[in-house]
Amino acid sequence: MVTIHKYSVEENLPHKLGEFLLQKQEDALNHSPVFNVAISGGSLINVLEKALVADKAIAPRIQWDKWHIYFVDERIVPLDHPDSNYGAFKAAVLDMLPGAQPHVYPIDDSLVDGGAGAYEQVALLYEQILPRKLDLLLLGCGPDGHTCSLFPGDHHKYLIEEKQRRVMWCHDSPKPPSDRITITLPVMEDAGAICFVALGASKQPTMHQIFDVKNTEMPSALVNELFDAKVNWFVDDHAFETVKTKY
Ligand SMILES: O=C(O)[C@H](O)[C@@H](O)[C@H](O)[C@H](O)COP(=O)(O)O
Repeated sequence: MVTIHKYSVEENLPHKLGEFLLQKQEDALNHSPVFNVAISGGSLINVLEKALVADKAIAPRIQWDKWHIYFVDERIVPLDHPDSNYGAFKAAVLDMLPGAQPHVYPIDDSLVDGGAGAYEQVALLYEQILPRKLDLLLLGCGPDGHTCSLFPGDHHKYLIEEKQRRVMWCHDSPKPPSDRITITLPVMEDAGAICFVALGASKQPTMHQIFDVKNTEMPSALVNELFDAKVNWFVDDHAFETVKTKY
């Protein structure tokens, strides 16, 4: 069974997420000199800023110099482009850190104008820098149930069905920009823990499909089904308001 962490606005979800991340940091550093984390883009990045930078009880306890941060998906654009997940994370978190910086692993953006062959190459290069085992994957969930850049539907089945490649090039993404890289299910299988963050009333129909209907056509629901014991969801009561199933 997946673990649900549901909070109201007053209960300060970013702070609770910060405590969860501190625990994961400690667990990792108990057996390794580094904490390997991969993050997604979207609204998660603002929650991370609130949890790890703005929260004065959490911020001083983050050992940034031990964090190695990868991206579960990235848009194939220059790193300083407004659509870059790295760029968004840099602006919201990295540029705000007063002291030590984490080790961050962006895509090689020298290939971004190269078309199909080059985009495949961006994915292959990222596969080479991604560690075999990530301690934690921090994921978002889109309205169509996508996570990372694993989108539902026949056109993108090649991504969810991939069993060998750990990083794939996603073309024709329904959410712009069109070209991205994404981790695949084998990376999730090897990860120590998976944590989704889904906030706001606009996520209600998606949460219903995932948690009541258990519609595994949605990649996020499939992740729940495949890896339930290590999957956590941080949700607010708005997002989860219409979910009937008890967790
Ligand atoms: O780069 C991306 O597009 C993201 O990694 C993507 O997977 C995101 O996490 C979801 O679309 C949810 O985004 P929101 O939280 O902004 O709805």
